Amino acid sequence: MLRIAVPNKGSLSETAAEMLFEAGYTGRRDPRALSASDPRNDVEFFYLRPRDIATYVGSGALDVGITGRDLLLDSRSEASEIASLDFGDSTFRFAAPAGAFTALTDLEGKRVATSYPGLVGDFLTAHGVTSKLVSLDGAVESAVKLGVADAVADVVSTGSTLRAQGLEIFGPVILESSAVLISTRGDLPGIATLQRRLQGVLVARQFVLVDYDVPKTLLEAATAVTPGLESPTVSPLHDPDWVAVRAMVPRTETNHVMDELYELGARAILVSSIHAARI
Ligand SMILES: Nc1ncnc2c1ncn2[C@@H]1O[C@H](COP(=O)(O)OP(=O)(O)OP(=O)(O)O)[C@@H](O)[C@H]1O
Ligand SMILES: O=P(O)(O)OC[C@H]1O[C@H](OP(=O)(O)OP(=O)(O)O)[C@H](O)[C@@H]1O
Ligand SMILES: [Mg+2]
Repeated sequence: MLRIAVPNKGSLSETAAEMLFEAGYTGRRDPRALSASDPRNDVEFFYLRPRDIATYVGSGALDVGITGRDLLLDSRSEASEIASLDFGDSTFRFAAPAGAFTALTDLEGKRVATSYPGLVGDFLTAHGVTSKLVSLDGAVESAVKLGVADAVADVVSTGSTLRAQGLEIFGPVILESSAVLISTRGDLPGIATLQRRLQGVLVARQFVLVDYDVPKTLLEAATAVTPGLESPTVSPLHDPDWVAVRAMVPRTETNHVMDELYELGARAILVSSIHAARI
């Protein structure tokens, strides 16, 4: 039975649970349960703090887990990233009061507050900068105003928390993070199935199916707009001068593609959602 670590709280938990559900796993019924078995799929889920997941997976206690790339690196666990899951995106940045610092080297000898001391410490070391790390549990942006640090290093999503505290980002990007699948045993057969299923969910979320009819004379121009993943399906219609085309299109491009096809001369342009996929 494959033992899977899933975030129980925080930014990653809801989407992780949704993706597993869409991938056909049962998950927990009781939102406070710490584990749940899914015998039909031969897996058992363990609901853990995202920050702890790399430790459990790295030690080999659990086979595979979903966590953030930043949390994985911060833990210095033995586990490695086997796939990116395209959610929980964030950027890890340095920030300080406007004008206080401009370059990374300005942090030499300064106090930097963070709740990711492993990640930030490794980054500073790799760049030959020695700072004093002030390790905090959260609400790191308050550290400068309250006088315990000169700068902070934290997750930035919209940037509104930084702005509200009068801080501005500076220096290089520490890390581009997203939710990832991690393991020390990427060769376990159950992991390949889990990975394929999650990738199927990503495809179903990221793409739509577009069907349209187009005069044969415009087929090449139309399929250039909808090349699909490999190649679009082209089927005959009763009218010998027209064909029907079906192709996958990135969801974000749907309306641009529909406009372009219509302007070209395609008609009966229909868009449908993909429920599940194996690519
Ligand atoms: N706006 C965000 N705030 C915090 N973490 C985010 C955000 N967007 C994505 N993430 C990612 O979520 C993970 C952190 O999740 P975690 O549950 O530890 O913290 P959290 O969402 O801040 O929850 P809490 O602070 O309530 O414990 C990291 O991988 C981080 O990059
Ligand atoms: O750029 P933003 O969209 O403002 O988001 C980033 C902020 O959100 C998170 O804080 P969270 O609410 O999790 O509180 P915490 O600092 O106590 O973890 C993160 O630690 C940043 O502070
Ligand atoms: Mg937080």
